[in-house]
Amino acid sequence: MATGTPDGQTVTPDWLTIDVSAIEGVRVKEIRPVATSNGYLTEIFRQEWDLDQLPVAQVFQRTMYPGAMTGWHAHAATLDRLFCCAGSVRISLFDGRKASPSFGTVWHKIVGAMRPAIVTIPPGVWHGVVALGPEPALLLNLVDKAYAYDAPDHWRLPPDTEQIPYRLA
Ligand SMILES: Cc1cn([C@H]2C[C@H](O)[C@@H](COP(=O)(O)OP(=O)(O)O[C@H]3O[C@@H](C)C(=O)[C@@H](O)[C@H]3O)O2)c(=O)[nH]c1=O
Repeated sequence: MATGTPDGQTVTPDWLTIDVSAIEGVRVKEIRPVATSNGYLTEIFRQEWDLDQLPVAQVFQRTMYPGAMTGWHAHAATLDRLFCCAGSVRISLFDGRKASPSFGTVWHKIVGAMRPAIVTIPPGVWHGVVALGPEPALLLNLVDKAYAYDAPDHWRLPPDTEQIPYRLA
């Protein structure tokens, strides 16, 4: 073809996505729901998956209307573990850690009920989430440090900040 860009490989023969330019310390575990005669069972998190050696101190649920966006967020000390139970979301990450080998990298992952996965996001990695599809998205966050009401470990940048080479909105 004289014009256009050829597709590279994006999935393996087992339909596992080939995640290019992942960010240092970000882990993704694709999870396969178990079909039963009365529905599905989908595991969410197991310490034995060895995604990190940190505790689960709190789990909260973030419901997002179709098309809703949250972010950019970053935490100084908290590890986020995101799992989308319903609907579909695009998780966008930006490595803001100057000492990181992947400093400056932008990376995206689409996850959801049809393609369950848990995505762990270390402190210092900026993250934004957009709810895709026609239905509300339901996102669980299994954090290693519980939310401190009086002093949240939570930094924000606008979705169209110039400090990140990707605009959430
Ligand atoms: C995280 C948290 C928030 N809140 C309150 C604080 C605030 O008034 C309201 C909304 O919280 P936030 O502003 O943090 O929500 P949001 O900005 O959507 O951020 C949340 O979304 C996911 C995707 C993340 O990445 C996390 O950082 C999480 O904080 O809920 C709690 O009561 N308990 C909690 O554990």
